[in-house]
Amino acid sequence: MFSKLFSSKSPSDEHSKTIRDFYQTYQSDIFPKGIAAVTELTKLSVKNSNIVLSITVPFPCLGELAIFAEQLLAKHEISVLIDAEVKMIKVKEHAIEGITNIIAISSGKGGVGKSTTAVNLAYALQEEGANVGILDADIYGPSIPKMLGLAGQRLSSIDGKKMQPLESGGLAAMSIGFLTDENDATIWRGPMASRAFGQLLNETAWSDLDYLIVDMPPGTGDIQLTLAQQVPVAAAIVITTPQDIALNDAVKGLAMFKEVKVPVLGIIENMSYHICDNCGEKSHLFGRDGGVKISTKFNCELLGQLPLDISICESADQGNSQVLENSTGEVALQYRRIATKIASGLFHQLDKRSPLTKEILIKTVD
Ligand SMILES: Nc1ncnc2c1ncn2[C@@H]1O[C@H](COP(=O)(O)OP(=O)(O)OP(=O)(O)O)[C@@H](O)[C@H]1O
Repeated sequence: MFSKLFSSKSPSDEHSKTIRDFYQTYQSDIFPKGIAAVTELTKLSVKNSNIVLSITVPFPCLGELAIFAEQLLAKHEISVLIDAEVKMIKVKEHAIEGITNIIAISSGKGGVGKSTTAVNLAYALQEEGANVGILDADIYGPSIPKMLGLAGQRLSSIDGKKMQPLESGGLAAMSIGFLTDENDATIWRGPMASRAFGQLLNETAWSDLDYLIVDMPPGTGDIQLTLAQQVPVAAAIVITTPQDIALNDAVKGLAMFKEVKVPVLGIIENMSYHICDNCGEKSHLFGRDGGVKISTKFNCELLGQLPLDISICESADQGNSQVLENSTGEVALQYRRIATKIASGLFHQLDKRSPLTKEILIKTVD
């Protein structure tokens, strides 16, 4: 049987049928209408004695495709390698060159871990197969340069017109912190700050990004409102911690995006719980399930609950990230799971416009 399977360039009919049937029925929270509804199985082939399943996906989801392969092996004892091509779709029309979709990461108040989460999600989307950039809009306290290990670096331009983004671990990065000394930006007034931000967004030579992650300034004041209007954001994510005060501010964040008609894909509860290193006990230092409550009350998905974890803090302080350090570690997998939910949520938001969805032609018959 194996010689039959591996001597040719394509798997046996029996294996092909099993794989195709499995593909037709596979469903998960990332593929709520089934994987076959939004992806395209373009080829089944055999390469170096391995069955290769070539698939085109409309959003990055390599982790989920690995689960697909694991389940195929577990249920049918067929092992496949997956060759995925991510073909992204623009969710919101805009004229910024080199970027497909822009996602804003915001928080109702400072210090909840917005920038840390933005950096880890950017790396997580990259691990899932996307090309990602990050734009630090936190004009009053740009922390992205330090978190990416790029503090003190300056920008350059190749054509004398647009600035080249800096690069860290494969991420394209831009921040007001690359243009000013650390304390300068804090004295900027609103209009100056939003003008500077507009320049960073529009006058950077972004190249082939599937996602630009925008780390918004914390809060819901005028400057945040202006930025949310100024940027052609496809969707926003609100970061909160479980304390009442942070939750109240997160609700204001939801209201702000509603006002500027930017869809919120969900809430992430950061520093949600802590696992004791010694006894493994889970404790809820800042309260419990606040994110669950507001997500239910405001009908907004709770994308994930991240632990208060010293390794998250240490990585950020050292100009690194949990996902970059070990993309299969427990915390990194949580970020990757959230990143895939965001990618899937953004895509399914315009499901009806998906080019992979067959159009139904309705004709009137006399
Ligand atoms: N899940 C976490 N576990 C442990 N430490 C964390 C976690 N998330 C963030 N931190 C730490 O909390 C501090 C604040 O994080 P961060 O700068 O990301 O917050 P922020 O919301 O962006 O703040 P601001 O907008 O005011 O700059 C940092 O020292 C960061 O390393």
